[in-house]
Amino acid sequence: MNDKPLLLDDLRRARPLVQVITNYVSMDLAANALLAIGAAPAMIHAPEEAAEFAAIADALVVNIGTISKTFFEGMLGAAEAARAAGKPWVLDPVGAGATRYRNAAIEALLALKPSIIRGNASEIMAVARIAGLNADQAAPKGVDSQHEAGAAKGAALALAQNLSCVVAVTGAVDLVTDGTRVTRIANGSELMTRVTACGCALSAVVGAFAAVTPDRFAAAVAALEAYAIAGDIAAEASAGPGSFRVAFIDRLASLQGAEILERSKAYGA
Ligand SMILES: Nc1ncnc2c1ncn2[C@@H]1O[C@H](COP(=O)(O)OP(=O)(O)OP(=O)(O)O)[C@@H](O)[C@H]1O
Ligand SMILES: Cc1ncsc1CCO
Ligand SMILES: [Mg+2]
Repeated sequence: MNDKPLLLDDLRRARPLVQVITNYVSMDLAANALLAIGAAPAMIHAPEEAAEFAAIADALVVNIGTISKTFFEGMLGAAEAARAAGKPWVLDPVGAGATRYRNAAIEALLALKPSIIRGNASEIMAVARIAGLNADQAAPKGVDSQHEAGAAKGAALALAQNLSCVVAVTGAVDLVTDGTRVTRIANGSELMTRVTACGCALSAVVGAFAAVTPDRFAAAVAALEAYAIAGDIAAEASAGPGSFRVAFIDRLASLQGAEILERSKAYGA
C-alpha cells in the first residue's frame, strides 16, 4: 500500500507548528499554503526570539530570499536550536550563487546540518559548489532556475551524501534524493513558475511534512507530490497566474489522498 496519502492524513491530524523564517515576498503565500495543507504557521524571525521559538516548533524552515544581517542572525539561532532539540529543519537557498554574501550565509547554514534542502536546479548546483562539490557548474543569474531539475542530479546526490540530508530539486520534473534513493515527480503546472514564491511556499510545506515523520526522504517526496498535484488540479480551472494563485490555495486545502493516488506521476529513477 502506498503510504503517501497517509502522511497527508497524519499531517492534518497532527497540525504541526511550523516556524518559517522567509523572505518578504513569500510570507503571505507560505503562511496560507501551510494553513491550507493543514499545518499551523508561525513567521518568526527576530534574533531576540527565533531560537527560543524553534525549540517549541515542530519544524523550522529557513529561506534566504531577502536575507539581511538581522534575518541571518535569527536564522543561525533558530537552526542551531532546532538541531539541538532534534527538530527537522529545511533550507531554501534562494538565489544561491548570486552574491558573495548569500554564498557565505549558505555556507554557515550548511554547517548547522539542514535535514532537507529544497531549491531549483540552479540553486542546488550552486549550493553543491559552495559546499566544495561539483565546482564546474555555471552560476545562476537570479532567483529563477536556468536549468532542468535533472541537470542537478549529480549535485543533489553529492550534497545529500556529503551532508547526510535529503535534497529536493524542483522544476518541470522534481527530483528528491537521500544520496542513495532517487524519486522523480512529473506533476505540477507551468503556472506555478508564474506566481512568485510558489517554491518558497513549497519549502514551508516540506517542513510541515517533515514534522510528522522521521523519514526525511518520504516527507520530501510526499510534500512535493501533494503540492504539484494541487497545482495540476488548480491549473485546470485557472485563466492565468492571478486566478491560479487563489485556486491553488483552495486545492491544497481540499486535496484528498485518493486524488494523490490517482494523479501521482512519481517514479524511482
Ligand atoms: N515547468 C514546470 N512545469 C510544471 N511544474 C513546475 C515547473 N517548474 C516548477 N514547477 C513546480 O513549481 C513548484 C515550485 O518549484 P520551482 O522550481 O518553480 O521553485 P522556485 O524556483 O524555488 O520558485 P520561487 O523562487 O518562485 O519560489 C514545484 O511544485 C514544481 O514542481
Ligand atoms: C522575487 C524574489 N526576490 C527575492 S526572494 C523572491 C521570491 C522568490 O524566490
Ligand atoms: Mg525558490
